Amino acid sequence: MKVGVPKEIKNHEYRVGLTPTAVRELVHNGHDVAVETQAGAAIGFTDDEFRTAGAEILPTAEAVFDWAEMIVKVKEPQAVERKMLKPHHTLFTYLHLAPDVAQTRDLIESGATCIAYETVTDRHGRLPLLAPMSEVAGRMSIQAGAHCLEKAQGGRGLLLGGVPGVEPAKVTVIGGGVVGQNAIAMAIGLGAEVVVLDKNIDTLRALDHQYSNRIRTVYSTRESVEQHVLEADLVIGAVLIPGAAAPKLVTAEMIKRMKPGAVLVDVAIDQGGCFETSKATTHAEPTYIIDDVVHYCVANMPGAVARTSTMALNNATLPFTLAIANKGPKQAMLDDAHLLNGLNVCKGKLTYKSVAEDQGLEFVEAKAALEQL
Ligand SMILES: NC(=O)C1=CN([C@@H]2O[C@H](COP(=O)(O)OP(=O)(O)OC[C@H]3O[C@@H](n4cnc5c(N)ncnc54)[C@H](O)[C@@H]3O)[C@@H](O)[C@H]2O)C=CC1
Ligand SMILES: CC(=O)C(=O)O
Ligand SMILES: [Mg+2]
Repeated sequence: MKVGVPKEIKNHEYRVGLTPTAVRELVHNGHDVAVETQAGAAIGFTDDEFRTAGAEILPTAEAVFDWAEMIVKVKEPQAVERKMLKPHHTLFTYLHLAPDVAQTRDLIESGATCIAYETVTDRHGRLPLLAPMSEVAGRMSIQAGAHCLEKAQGGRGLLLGGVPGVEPAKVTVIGGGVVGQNAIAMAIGLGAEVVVLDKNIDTLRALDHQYSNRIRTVYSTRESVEQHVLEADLVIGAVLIPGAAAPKLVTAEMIKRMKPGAVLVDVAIDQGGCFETSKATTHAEPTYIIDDVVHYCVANMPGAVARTSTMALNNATLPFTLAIANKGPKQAMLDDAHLLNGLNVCKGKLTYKSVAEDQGLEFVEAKAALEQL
């Protein structure tokens, strides 16, 4: 198969869809790979390294899209990229369609086969292609939050861990999944007081077992969310209902009553965000302030540590990229129900139920849509 990798064009996005190591694996399996010039240069993956791995270097994204059958990316295709998508393309990347009406429309109109990393599943019911970036974003959320608590950033002027004789800051983590667990580990490492809320009691049980009395676990309800948001210095939004728009758990009215200089880090912003006042920001301008509360809502947090993230992402995506290339998208998805769960759009049909529900669009079962491939 002809596998193409364009350079990412989202603001401050330096990740790249394939590492030279992954290119070498594809080429070893008999595939042709083309990479846009400079696609990995910002994180030390030079055109020469890609050539050595067996890729051809092409001068523009247009050239890559024109040549390729499968496009492997990191972020959702931007408007100019969507115009280059054709019915014969298989697109393999993050999509986050639920809150993104324009992208959903364009992908349906493109006729392409669009497989979203974030809805591919595994046999434990987890999301293996989201997990590595959730690990990164969860760890970063505390780093970002600690920075935002500094006075110059509009924060309360608090050191997360306090110092001997001065109490630490209070961190409330809403959602104890992959992002939440990684945020907790970092917050504890820095000496903060930590509360985690989740609706899944098994998740709370596992966290309680892991940390015994070092953190508090709380069942998530309207009331408990309100209490622990109002008490917090730093709140991490880390909830997910797979594929669906994030629930707005923290209302604008609650945010008005938070401590002045408190900080919200809405990691769930890529699914629309779980704070009512959240709007997506970029690494160039990551924060804004509403009602004296600092909001950090960067939708591609792992892009800031792009070399680590690219390698972590490729470790997870490579087996699926190889399966699609080796078997073709149709057979690969027929053989693997977990990969099939990644199919969001196929030949003009929307094949992911919660996206269709969120946007009031017609839904077609993924398996039925595959018959058109
Ligand atoms: N902004 C960014 O750069 C990045 C954002 N993300 C996003 O972070 C979010 C979380 O991802 P993961 O941790 O991997 O998901 P996950 O599925 O591992 O964890 C989500 C948790 O939220 C919990 N939850 C659901 N409803 C809840 C409620 N009402 N109250 C409390 N908890 C609730 C679930 O029980 C689950 O434990 C996703 O939206 C994901 O796309 C992930 C990576 C990077
Ligand atoms: C998960 C995601 O959206 C990201 O890594 O940018
Ligand atoms: Mg994102």
